[in-house]
Amino acid sequence: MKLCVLCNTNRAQLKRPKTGQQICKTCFYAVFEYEIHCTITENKLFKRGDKVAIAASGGKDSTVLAHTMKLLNDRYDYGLDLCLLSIDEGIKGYRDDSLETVKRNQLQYNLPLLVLSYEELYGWSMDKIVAQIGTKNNCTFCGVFRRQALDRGAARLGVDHIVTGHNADDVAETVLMNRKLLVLFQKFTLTHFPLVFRGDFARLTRCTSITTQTLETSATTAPEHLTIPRSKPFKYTYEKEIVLYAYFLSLDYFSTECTYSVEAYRGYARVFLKDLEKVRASAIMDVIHSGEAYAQSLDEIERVEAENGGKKKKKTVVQKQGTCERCGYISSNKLCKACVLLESLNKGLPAVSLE
Ligand SMILES: Nc1ncnc2c1ncn2[C@@H]1O[C@H](COP(=O)(O)OP(=O)(O)OP(=O)(O)O)[C@@H](O)[C@H]1O
Repeated sequence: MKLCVLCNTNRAQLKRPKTGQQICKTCFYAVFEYEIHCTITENKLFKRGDKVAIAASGGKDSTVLAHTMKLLNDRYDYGLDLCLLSIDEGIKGYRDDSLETVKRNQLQYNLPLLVLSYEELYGWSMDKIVAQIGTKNNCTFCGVFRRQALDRGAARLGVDHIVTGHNADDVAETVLMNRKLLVLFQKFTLTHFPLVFRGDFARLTRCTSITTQTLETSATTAPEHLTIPRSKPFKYTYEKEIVLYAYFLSLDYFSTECTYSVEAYRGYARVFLKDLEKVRASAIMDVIHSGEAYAQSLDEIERVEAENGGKKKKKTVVQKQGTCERCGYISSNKLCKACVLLESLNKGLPAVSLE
């Protein structure tokens, strides 16, 4: 019998995806939960008394997030006031079913729940949007609307902080969706990978930061115009471990993919990451750390260039950030992204560019 390498007492029951260690279930729960606790405390995500909304979709990540946030809050006495916030995008056969799971989670974890729908906020469900524009650009509409809907829900709940279930795999994939970084990775890895990825510094900074605050555009803004901070306590937690944890503990979650999800860029990044993992077990953490270092060095280059009187550091804090003249959401343009998209829908236009 092979013994768990951590406790040296129980039988090893699994090979830990993050480290390759053979461990028992009890030690797996302990390290899984303790690492999330360390991510929360080392990054000082919350302060005592904070009201925190858990963005809950009913999927594995946010269900495990609700479970661990509740458990760690009790175990380590963080003093947080937790609640669940769900956005109903209006996708029949997908979100209506996953929201049923969230409603059960609300009872299981004894947490208050607010559900806000696109229909209520925007007058359009995703089913209606797809009926009008098709499935090609629908993820753009859904992403912009959800980001704003979560902020609106959080404001309605009066919370200080939002947490989402974005995990290490999500972060690493988003890093790889940055064209410049991808080229670096390609140099010493696979050659067949298509060069279709974006070179977007704002996105790289946003995805590698553990906490972000919504900016309506990629331009930087004055702090008083920032919205509610949003954090990823699972930034260093592997998706495979989240699935194992949920499976071993028989957590109640919904596991169907969105019927309209055709995010091609992310699909490429995911396949590439899996290929990388085959040749190097630590690929996910390596990519995250490279992304963090790259974002930091780009920021440093900009700072030095600005100090030397060369290229100006991006239209920083000087840019005036106001609010959308139609809906009041933060925006540095006359209309926020959601209102631009809504205008195109209401006029019956097929697609719109947000650049
Ligand atoms: N409809 C929603 N309502 C509330 N939060 C959401 C919703 N959709 C996504 N989120 C939040 O954003 C995170 C990442 O969402 P994404 O769509 O990438 O799903 P995912 O990786 O499948 O996560 P999950 O397993 O939690 O559904 C989720 O973990 C959740 O915290």
